[in-house]
Amino acid sequence: MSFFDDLAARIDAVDSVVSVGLDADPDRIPSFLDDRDLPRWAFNRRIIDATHEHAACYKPNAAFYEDADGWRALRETVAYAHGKGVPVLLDAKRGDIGNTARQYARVLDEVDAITVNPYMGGDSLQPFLSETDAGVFVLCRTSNPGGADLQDLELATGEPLYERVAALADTWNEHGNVGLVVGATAPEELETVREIVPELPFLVPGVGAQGGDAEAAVAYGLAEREGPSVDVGLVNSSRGIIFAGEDVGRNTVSGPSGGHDPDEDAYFGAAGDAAERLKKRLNQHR
Ligand SMILES: O=C(O)c1cc(=O)[nH]c(=O)n1[C@@H]1O[C@H](COP(=O)(O)O)[C@@H](O)[C@H]1O
Repeated sequence: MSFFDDLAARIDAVDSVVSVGLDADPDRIPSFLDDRDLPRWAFNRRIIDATHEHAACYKPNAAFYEDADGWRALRETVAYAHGKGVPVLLDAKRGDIGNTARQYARVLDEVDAITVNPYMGGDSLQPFLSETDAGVFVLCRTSNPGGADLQDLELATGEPLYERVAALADTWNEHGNVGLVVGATAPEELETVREIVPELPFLVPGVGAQGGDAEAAVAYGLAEREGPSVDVGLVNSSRGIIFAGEDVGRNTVSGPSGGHDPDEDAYFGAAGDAAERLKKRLNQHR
């Protein structure tokens, strides 16, 4: 089955387009996990336990795992997410010359989808695109303030670069496995890109901590697909979900303790609540 068919089934099953970003920043992992063998894995495991019923997808950002313990933590995390039936999109923003890209693309044996950077052109993405079962999300109009520096530059044809990327990505979609990354902080660009590529699903980051537009994320981020009854796309929040527990008072207990420390349960319960809140907020606009 293709990534987007799997994703459609998952969105349908949990009635959610929420991508939970597993950006397990070691500086923000709660100190009660310090004594664990792999604190990032211990953290992600509990985040997954708390959020999987609301997660269409998990999106670990590779930046938070690029050291020896990090790779181990990531591998455990991916296996655990899969055990819960949730697809994993590795946010790695890859893109390089062919033989290097072929090595980068090997990670698609382990995860279900990846983000890629189109700056080096179509051939740099071929090794990913030819993995027909995997999802390949091409950076198009990013959510950061500097996203405009290059992506909004006007080409000789008068169109901005991000529009050309969207049109090119459509031509790269021979196997129906291409999506685009368009930030929720750029709602007008989201609308424009949706007009250019009606059939490509978007990964829309930037709601939550970056303050992006959740309504536009849903209105323009989801694509109708032939067959599945649901529109397909993802709206990601990372820090706004996984670190929601930082706002919980140490003695506030939510729900049954289930054999865990009640303060820890409150911490992770807040992440589950944040994922559920985002799911409901997005569903109002689906
Ligand atoms: O490719 C991405 O996922 C991405 C693209 C983009 O334009 N903006 C963006 O924030 N992201 C990623 O999405 C996540 C956003 O995290 P929060 O701001 O904490 O929700 C981070 O992992 C970013 O690297």
